[in-house]
Amino acid sequence: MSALQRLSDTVAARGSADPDDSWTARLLAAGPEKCAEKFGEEAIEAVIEAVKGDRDRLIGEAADVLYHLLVMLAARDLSLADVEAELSRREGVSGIAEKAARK
Ligand SMILES: N=c1c2ncn([C@@H]3O[C@H](COP(=O)(O)OP(=O)(O)OP(=O)(O)O)[C@@H](O)[C@H]3O)c2ncn1[C@@H]1O[C@H](COP(=O)(O)O)[C@@H](O)[C@H]1O
Repeated sequence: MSALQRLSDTVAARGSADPDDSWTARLLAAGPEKCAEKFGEEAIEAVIEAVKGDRDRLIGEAADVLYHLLVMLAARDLSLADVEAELSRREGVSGIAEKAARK
């Protein structure tokens, strides 16, 4: 099992945890809008590090983004598996071909 899959399982399990003991439970208790806001903040921090070009800081911010993405999904009863199913559906479909098919 990948670290991302393990994290997804942990985030899902924290839905029923005590917000006093778990940061994830605290975020989930604050509601989907708050989880989305936190994801947005972390995404912007990652963008800043990507523009600056510091590899280690970008890796750290990217980890924050993935964690907060999983929390935002969990807040809407979605999981990594749901996103993986969509990624599988897209596998082998070129972005260029997909865009052309929309017209
Ligand atoms: N991957 C993470 C993870 N990444 C970031 N964070 C927390 O997210 C919080 C971010 O908070 P803030 O935005 O306020 O802080 P900040 O962005 O660092 O700084 P400022 O904005 O304050 O400048 C911090 O408390 C981080 O510790 C995480 N908290 C938990 N996890 C994972 O989730 C698991 C379960 O954690 P709990 O739910 O706390 O048990 C952990 O074992 C980890 O594997």
